[in-house]
Amino acid sequence: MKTTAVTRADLERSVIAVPPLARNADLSLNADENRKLVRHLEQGGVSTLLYGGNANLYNTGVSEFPHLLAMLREIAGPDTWMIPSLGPDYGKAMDQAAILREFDFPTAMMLPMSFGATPAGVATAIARVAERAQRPLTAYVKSDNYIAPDSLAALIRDGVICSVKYAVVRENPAEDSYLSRILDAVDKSYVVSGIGERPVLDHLPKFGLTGFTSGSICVAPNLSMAILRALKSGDVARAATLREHFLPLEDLRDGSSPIRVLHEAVTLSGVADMGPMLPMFSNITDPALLEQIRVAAHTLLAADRAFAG
Ligand SMILES: N[C@@H](CC=O)C(=O)O
Repeated sequence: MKTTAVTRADLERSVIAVPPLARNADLSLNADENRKLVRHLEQGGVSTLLYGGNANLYNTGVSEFPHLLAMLREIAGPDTWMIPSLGPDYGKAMDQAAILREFDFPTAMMLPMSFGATPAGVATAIARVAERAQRPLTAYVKSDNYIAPDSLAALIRDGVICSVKYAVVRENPAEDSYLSRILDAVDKSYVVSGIGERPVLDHLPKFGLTGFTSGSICVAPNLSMAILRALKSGDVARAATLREHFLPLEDLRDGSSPIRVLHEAVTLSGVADMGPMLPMFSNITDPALLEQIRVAAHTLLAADRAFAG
């Protein structure tokens, strides 16, 4: 596992995969199936994995955290960069930060609070958690004005934050005044697009963000990595063509629940068995929706294999 400090090259090298987390029937961690998914991503050229929302870390207990970190450390390939997540609430994040200190992950992401937070309080929380973890954190900006752009800039200047996952969903991602204000304050090399393949044709060419995160990459790593390469080389038309492969699954995710649909898509594609979802989430049980997910996941995986040759 990569254990060195985070650099711009790290952020640019790979799409940041955001995988679901495999569990056994008793909800314990399933190392074998998680390893299978990690290998699938690594074989498709992915070198960065972020375990956060899609892994349902919002709902994991502090007592499981050391086991999760040990498993991620163990299943990562030699050069793979694993990013676990903390929080979302301050108390849980502080408890997890003390545990994180015992491990050599270069950073962890602070999950966003959807209720019970102010922009100034979020900035203070990130600073205190990073201090306790003794390493820089990755900030996750998921709602409008979650944190003030100047606060983000100060946290970056002080070495408290090493990257920002920007994931505010817009009807038209090309028009985003909050993102523009963040980029007025913060060097864009620190900011990655955090909403999958859909907004990247705007987020990278127009705003100059450094890379992007993806859940559906867990099915089709070769195609998602090819989108990143196309955007980096300025070939937006090719990126748009490649992105078409993802839209049927992304439509199902956005039409129902991005996290739950991805969980089932990875299982139904045959890549790895994700098993039961940890409460407060629950697995999808509607047979018609499961069949739609199965078809979309199989089609995407087949396209990925054909592309890889
Ligand atoms: N939410 C996006 C990117 C990950 O954070 C996805 O799941 O595709």
